[in-house]
Amino acid sequence: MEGPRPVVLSGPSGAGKSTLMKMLLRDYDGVFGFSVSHTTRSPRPGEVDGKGTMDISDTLQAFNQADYHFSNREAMQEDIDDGTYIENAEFSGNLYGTSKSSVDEVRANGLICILDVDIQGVRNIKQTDLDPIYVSIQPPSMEILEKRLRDRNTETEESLLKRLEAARVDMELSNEPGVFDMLIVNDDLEEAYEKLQSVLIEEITKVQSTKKERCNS
Ligand SMILES: Nc1ncnc2c1ncn2[C@@H]1O[C@H](COP(=O)(O)OP(=O)(O)OP(=O)(O)O)[C@@H](O)[C@H]1O
Ligand SMILES: Nc1nc2c(ncn2[C@@H]2O[C@H](COP(=O)(O)O)[C@@H](O)[C@H]2O)c(=O)[nH]1
Repeated sequence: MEGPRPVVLSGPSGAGKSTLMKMLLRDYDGVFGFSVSHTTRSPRPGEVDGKGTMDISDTLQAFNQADYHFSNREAMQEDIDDGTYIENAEFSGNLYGTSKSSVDEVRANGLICILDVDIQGVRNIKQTDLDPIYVSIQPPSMEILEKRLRDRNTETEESLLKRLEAARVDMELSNEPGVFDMLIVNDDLEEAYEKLQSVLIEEITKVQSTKKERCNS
């Protein structure tokens, strides 16, 4: 498919991927679209189910408002077996997956498709022809990561410990050469955001130029 390259945002749970992604969506209207994943985990308070946004007429809003398509293990496993997903993984006791249609819908609208996936997802996407820009968002330290996750107040103690264990693995694998195009340590949020914009600026400019050309023709 032609158009801008997608971007994969990965890194430990609590490192700040969603925070940074929301800044991009806020600052670059009509440039980015979020690939809404499926998951078997329960919705957190305030999270929006993608299924509920499907009848929103403005599809741009639908991409960028939903957090997940919340599903159950049986339905997701069936879809995995049917080849519905580009990639899927088990993380902290739940299934997560990127459906082909979630990515295709965003790309068909000429937007930079953002995929928020764990390190297993990164490995699996590398086996596809998607050719995204790979960015890893890392915390300054395990201690700060634990504090951010605890302060976010979304996890049980069991889930939090699983996420910290997964974070140790992530931090080790992400530092291997060649896995990511850029590793960003999210200490100061504004500095991390500037680095993220810098790695994406070429694709951002492409989308903005195409939009301008369309407006002028
Ligand atoms: N630079 C930062 N300094 C301080 N707090 C931050 C920073 N970046 C993010 N946070 C906070 O850390 C918490 C975790 O951030 P966020 O939810 O964006 O992480 P995430 O990587 O998307 O996690 P998950 O993978 O679990 O969805 C949030 O409460 C967020 O407000
Ligand atoms: N491999 C995939 N990983 C995904 C996907 N969607 C999200 N994630 C990752 O899961 C963890 C936990 O997310 P949370 O929302 O429960 O905190 C985090 O690392 C995400 O990046 C996906 O479709 N595939």
